[in-house]
Amino acid sequence: MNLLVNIDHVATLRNARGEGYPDPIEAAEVCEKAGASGIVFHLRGDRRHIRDEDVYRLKESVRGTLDFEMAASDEMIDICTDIAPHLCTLVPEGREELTTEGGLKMKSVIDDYKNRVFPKLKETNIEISLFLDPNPEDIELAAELGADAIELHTGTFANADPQKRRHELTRLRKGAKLINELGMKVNAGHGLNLDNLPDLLETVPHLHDVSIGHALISKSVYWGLEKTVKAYLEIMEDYA
Ligand SMILES: CC(=O)[C@@H](O)[C@H](O)COP(=O)(O)O
Ligand SMILES: NCC(=O)COP(=O)(O)O
Repeated sequence: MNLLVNIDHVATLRNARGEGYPDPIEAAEVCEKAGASGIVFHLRGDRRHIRDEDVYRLKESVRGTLDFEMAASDEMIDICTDIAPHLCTLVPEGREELTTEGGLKMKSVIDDYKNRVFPKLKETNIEISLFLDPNPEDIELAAELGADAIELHTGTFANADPQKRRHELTRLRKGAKLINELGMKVNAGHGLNLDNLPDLLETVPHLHDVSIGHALISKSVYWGLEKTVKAYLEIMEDYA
């Protein structure tokens, strides 16, 4: 099981003053030296945090897994195929959203992905992951498309009130088992933190990559990045 650190919000802080500091690429190096297996970034269409130049520098500097999160636009597909990361995670993207609000709705994208998106990405060796809610129908359509992995959206679990957390964990558990049965890698991410991660790892099987960003970067403001990454790794080692 791998920790991938999402450094989007180092770029958020960098952009606040526009003077190049803190540097997301330096943050990525610190995370990998602390033991993270790789780095995730989301190059959004509005470039609100990660910028194109960050992506090309990350390609040169990241030693572990590089996960390029993106909407399935022609623009992003062109940049992704030029960068050739290990992994491309296709996510829904809304300009007005504060952050990603849910997984892809496979019924509404399946034809476009089958006819445009996957043929372009499949010309490369980039692994294709789809960011999905733990809905069996979406997971089965993703397998039909030939996705290599599914990243389970854990935001509903992370934001659930105590009465609903168990139900959301059960959905994620069933989703992970189906993904594995269909021969795809099980990844997970969104809204995970030091408090809710143990419940997820205790309940959800077959996890390959766990992507954590906002909570980890936020905690590092108090603890420092190295100590924070190691705190997440310590939890994950208990469930390896
Ligand atoms: C797909 C997902 O849950 C996150 O990786 C996504 O990048 C969140 O977007 P922001 O980083 O802009 O909050
Ligand atoms: N895909 C999830 C991710 O990369 C990080 O999400 P978050 O921890 O910033 O919510």
